[in-house]
Amino acid sequence: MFDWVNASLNRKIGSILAVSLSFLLIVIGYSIYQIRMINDELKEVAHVDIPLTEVITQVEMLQLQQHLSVERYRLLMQKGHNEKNSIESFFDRHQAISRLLDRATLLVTSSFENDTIQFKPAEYQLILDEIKAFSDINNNFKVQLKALLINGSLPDEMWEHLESTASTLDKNIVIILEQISQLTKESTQYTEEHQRGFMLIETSLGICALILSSLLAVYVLHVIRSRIRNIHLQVERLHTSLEQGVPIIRPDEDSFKPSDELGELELDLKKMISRLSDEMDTRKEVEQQLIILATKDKLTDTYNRHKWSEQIQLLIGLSDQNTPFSVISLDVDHFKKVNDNYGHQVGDKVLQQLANLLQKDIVKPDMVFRMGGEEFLLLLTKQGLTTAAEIAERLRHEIETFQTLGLPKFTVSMGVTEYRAGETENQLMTRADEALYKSKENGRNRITTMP
Ligand SMILES: Nc1nc2c(ncn2[C@@H]2O[C@H](COP(=O)(O)OP(=O)(O)OP(=O)(O)O)[C@@H](O)[C@H]2O)c(=O)[nH]1
Repeated sequence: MFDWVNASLNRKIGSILAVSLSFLLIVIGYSIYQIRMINDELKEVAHVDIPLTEVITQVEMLQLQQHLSVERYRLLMQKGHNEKNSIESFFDRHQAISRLLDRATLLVTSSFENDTIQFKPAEYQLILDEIKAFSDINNNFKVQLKALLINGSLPDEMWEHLESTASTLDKNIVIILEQISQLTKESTQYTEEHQRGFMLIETSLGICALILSSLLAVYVLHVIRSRIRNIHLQVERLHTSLEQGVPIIRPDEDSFKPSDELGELELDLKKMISRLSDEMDTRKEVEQQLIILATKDKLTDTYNRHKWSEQIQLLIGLSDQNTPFSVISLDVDHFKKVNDNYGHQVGDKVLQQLANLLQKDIVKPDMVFRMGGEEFLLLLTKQGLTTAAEIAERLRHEIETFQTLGLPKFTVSMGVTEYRAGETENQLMTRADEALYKSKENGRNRITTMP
């Protein structure tokens, strides 16, 4: 079955057009049918009822004239006048009535044959029979009239009979006229009813089509708007994430099933956002790696000279007299000998081991830097000279007593100094180096403090 909700936009709009057109076709078809019906009914009135009424009215007129003439003739005869001249006009009128009756009969029968009469054939058949009966009585009247005119006189009872036949003819023709009039009235009523029904159904169908099309159109607009809103929302979220530098929320594209063109566009957007999110993650990782590469020493995983410069400048910039900080300059004693005696690789391992020992003992935010070769710097960010010296001595002792399989024992010399407010990095480092130099000079494996 046609799944309208999940159909594409083209199919949705197409179906609305199809429904509207179907309604329109129904309305047009029904209109044609109704117009034909009304046309047929009116044809019956125009082609049969009206001409028939005209003919029968003429018959009525002639019949009345005939009746009046008979009356007049009778009176004259009673007075002893013999109106021979009237004879011809009697027969002429009779002839005229007969011709009109034939015309009326022909009108109805030919209308039957042409299918002009479709709605009330029985009634028209009745009228036809009435006309026939009238014709018969009229012929009978003619016979009676002929007898009168030949004899010149008639007994009273014969006159009365003639009179009664004339009255019957008068009445009958009036009845026929009434029947035709009734038929015309009924046909007109029937047509009016048809017209009313036609208007009612046309209007209802039109309103239904309008409501249905409007509802469908509103629904389609609603679907389109909500899809566009979703797309807009996602674009806005992406924009905010990029602007504020916060991670992009990965949209759920797997469970999203697009049902139309806008849905496909939304899915494409989701895919693009996911790809962008992946790329951002990768970029972040690469950035992280670059930061590590730029700030860390590869061999010992301590901070490098570059990081030292950055950090010492920062600390000098932030320093005040209430928060002291100290520097320990450290150098492995006779490291050349280690290399010479055990090889460069063992020398590397000694440096790594030394870095491990230092980093294990130094707690954040204090930091260990390798300045090159076997030289290290320790930055004690909140310690004054006394504490720095204690830490240095503790480290020295730990290194001196440290022993592990496959590595030679080694010692370190250290120079400890505290930052003096307002001095430069150079001044600070010169003092630290001097202190270290003194430790070396005094026999190594020792610390020297310089306030
Ligand atoms: N294995 C190894 N050796 C290094 C590295 N960097 C420098 N060296 C060696 O470290 C030694 C430093 O020697 P010196 O400057 O003479 O100092 P020292 O032998 O420690 O003597 P003092 O400092 O006076 O006690 C040199 O032989 C360098 O080749 C490194 O990354 N790995």
